[in-house]
Amino acid sequence: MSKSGYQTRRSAVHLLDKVMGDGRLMSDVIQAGALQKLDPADRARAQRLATETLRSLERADRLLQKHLKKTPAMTVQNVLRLATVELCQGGAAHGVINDAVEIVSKGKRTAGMKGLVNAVLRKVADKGQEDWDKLRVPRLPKWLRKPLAQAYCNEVMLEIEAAHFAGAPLDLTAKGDAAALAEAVGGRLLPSGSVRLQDAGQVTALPGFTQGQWWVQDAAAALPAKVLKAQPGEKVLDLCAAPGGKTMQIAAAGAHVTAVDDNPARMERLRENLKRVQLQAKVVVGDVMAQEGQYDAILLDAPCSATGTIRRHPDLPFAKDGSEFGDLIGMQEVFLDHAIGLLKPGGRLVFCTCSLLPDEGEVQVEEAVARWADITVDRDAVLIDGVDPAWITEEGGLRLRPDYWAAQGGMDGFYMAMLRKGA
Ligand SMILES: C[S@@+](CC[C@H](N)C(=O)[O-])C[C@H]1O[C@@H](n2cnc3c(N)ncnc32)[C@H](O)[C@@H]1O
Repeated sequence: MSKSGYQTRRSAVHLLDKVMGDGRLMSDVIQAGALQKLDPADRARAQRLATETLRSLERADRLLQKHLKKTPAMTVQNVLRLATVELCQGGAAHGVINDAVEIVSKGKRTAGMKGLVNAVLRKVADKGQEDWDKLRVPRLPKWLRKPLAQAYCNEVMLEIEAAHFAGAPLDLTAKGDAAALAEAVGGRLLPSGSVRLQDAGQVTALPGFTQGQWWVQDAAAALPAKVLKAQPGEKVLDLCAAPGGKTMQIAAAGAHVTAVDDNPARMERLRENLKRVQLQAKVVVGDVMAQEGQYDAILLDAPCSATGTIRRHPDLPFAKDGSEFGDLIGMQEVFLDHAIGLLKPGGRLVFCTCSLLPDEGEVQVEEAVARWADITVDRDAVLIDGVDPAWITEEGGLRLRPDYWAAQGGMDGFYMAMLRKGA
């Protein structure tokens, strides 16, 4: 940690307070300027520290329980959690403990706890690392574990949780030749055509970034556009498009793509992304439900619980409680019906969500097919390079889970299906 370690750790504690206390997603807190005062390297470190702490939160709490008679106030608790995770992952005790004590002593309401923080962390530094590895892999909170265990089974849940704990590598999608990109960045070419880097370091410093030769996109998130297989000259609608990972894939295939999303800030990122990779799309900041016209192909990446991305975003299970999932499921159904209405006869539509919940995937497709007499599921369309036929579901969609490709570093949870409209 640099000289600015104190500021970095204090900012990481602030992120934890916002997630655990206010139920805010870390990305929203950061976008609102929480790390603005830090330089880019410390900003990345603060985010990494908070992310690691959330990923290991259950372990930290179990270890700390032994040394605490009662639970301290949230900020003190988060200081202890952050320091415990650092200490147990090999952080230098002197710096970690000093900064933790300083953070607590500078707060009016927490200053009285500095003796306790110092004493507890010294004990953790003594023997914590030894105990750490004996602790179980952190589990998801009950509100989320229950529906997922029902959808899969307890054994699979343990594998999914192991994948969450392992975190995620960095995957890139090549604008052109993926094998050449793998060689240029020293990555591994995955069976689906994405390029994977285990320890990427600073993304913008990787070869080909400035030249726009690739973009960051999880291997699972890259599959819906591969399933859609846009053709040169086709008229394609990308609904819920920002920040544009799938738009860029469709544009790179040579199709005329219209990208729609109602979030202006995210659409600004889409524009910047398109500019960097020198690809064209018609950009529409607007509501899905306001779209009109007829398209050869549509990709609908509907807003969802994002429960497939927990290995990258371990804040999600703590910031959320599932109360908004019902609304999201309702919205997906309405968006899907509207999108089907925009398909030309004989057209095709990929519906996808980065969710692990069948209600946001398999069930949506089953119900859409029941509502629309001229819509069928094309099960062969999802059997593309890298896809194991065992991942294809009863209704003909593709279910991806974080524990798949475990030996290669896993993948995000995702669901997708190709729907075809009768000619
Ligand atoms: C899963 S993200 C899309 C990711 C994107 N397809 C990609 O590959 O980069 C879902 C998107 O839906 C957008 N969204 C939510 N409600 C919307 C609406 N009513 N109309 C248009 N876009 C909406 C959100 O702004 C968000 O960007």
